[in-house]
Amino acid sequence: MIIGVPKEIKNNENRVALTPAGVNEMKKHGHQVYVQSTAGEGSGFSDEAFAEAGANILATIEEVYGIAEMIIKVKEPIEFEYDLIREDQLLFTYFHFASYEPLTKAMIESKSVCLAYETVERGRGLPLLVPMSEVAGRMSIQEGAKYLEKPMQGRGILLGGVPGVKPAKVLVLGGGIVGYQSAKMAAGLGADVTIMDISLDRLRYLDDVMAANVTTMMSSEYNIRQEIKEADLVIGAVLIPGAKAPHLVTRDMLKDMKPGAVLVDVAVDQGGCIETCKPTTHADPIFIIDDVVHYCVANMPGAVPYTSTLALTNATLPYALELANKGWKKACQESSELKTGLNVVKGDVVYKAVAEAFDLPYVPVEEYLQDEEMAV
Ligand SMILES: NC(=O)C1=CN([C@@H]2O[C@H](COP(=O)(O)OP(=O)(O)OC[C@H]3O[C@@H](n4cnc5c(N)ncnc54)[C@H](O)[C@@H]3O)[C@@H](O)[C@H]2O)C=CC1
Ligand SMILES: CC(=O)C(=O)O
Ligand SMILES: [Mg+2]
Repeated sequence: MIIGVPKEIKNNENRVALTPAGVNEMKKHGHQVYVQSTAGEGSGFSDEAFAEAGANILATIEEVYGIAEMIIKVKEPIEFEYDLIREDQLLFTYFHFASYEPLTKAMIESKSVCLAYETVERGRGLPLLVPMSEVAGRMSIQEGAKYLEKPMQGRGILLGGVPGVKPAKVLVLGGGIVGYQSAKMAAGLGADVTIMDISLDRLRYLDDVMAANVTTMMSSEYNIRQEIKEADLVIGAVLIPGAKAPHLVTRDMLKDMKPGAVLVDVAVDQGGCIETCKPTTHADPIFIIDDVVHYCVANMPGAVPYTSTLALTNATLPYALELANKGWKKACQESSELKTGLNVVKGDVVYKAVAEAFDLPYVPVEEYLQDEEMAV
């Protein structure tokens, strides 16, 4: 298969979807890889390193989209890329469709095959979201701590306090991968942490493994209203796979918060679980409503590409190889994990939560995975 790796063009997105080691694996399996010049620069991989591993370097993004049967990316295509995508081209990347209707419509129109990292399922887990959720969960505390500083417009409190002075209170909404990692980091810094989830089993597990300065609590509107009044830092970390995030923190709750408190809505890529959240960029990461600082960067791991690119590609490469070796249809027929990644196929939405988010027709993915002989 011919594989294309474009340079990411989202604001401050420094990750790349394939490393030279990944190119080497693809070549060993007989595939051709075309990498856009400087695509790996932000992650420490030069064009020369890619070329030595066997990649062909192309000067422009148009050439990469023009030649590739499968595009491997990190972030969703942005407007500039929509017209470059061709009918039947396979796109393997994060899409987060439910948060952005224009992207969904553009991919439907392109008649391409969109396989989303974030909905690939293994058992009850999301193996291609996990590594970036680990990064973003850990980062959420370091970013939150930074914006709590007075010169950054926060209320000026140190997460861990000092001997003789109480620590800050951190409220984590959602105890999955992001929530677990953020609670662990905040606890390590000495903060007073509360973590909420709707799964009692998950809360039992968290209660078992977390440090003594982490308290678990059932997530409910009532409990959030109580806890948010005291919180210095709130982390939004809920997910309903593929769907738009529920608004757990509503606009009216902000007036009850302390001035200078910080909200980090990691779930922003699925629309955000804080009603007042709007996607921001690393170049301009925060805005303030009702004296509460909002940090809503949708590609947090893009700021630590030396860690994130390796963590992401460790997880994506085996799936990318399977797609390249078998083609998307056979790979998805044989792997229920890859099958759940299909979101939009040749003009149809095949992922229910995405269809529901925008009231679009839903076509069961099985209709695309039947062999022609079986369909008659
Ligand atoms: N902004 C960024 O750069 C990044 C954002 N993310 C996003 O972070 C979000 C969380 O991801 P993960 O932790 O991997 O998901 P996960 O599936 O591991 O965890 C989500 C948790 O939310 C819980 N939950 C669902 N509804 C809830 C409610 N009403 N109240 C409390 N908890 C509730 C679930 O029970 C689950 O434990 C996703 O939207 C993901 O895409 C992930 C990586 C980077
Ligand atoms: C998961 C995601 O949105 C990211 O890694 O940027
Ligand atoms: Mg206030």
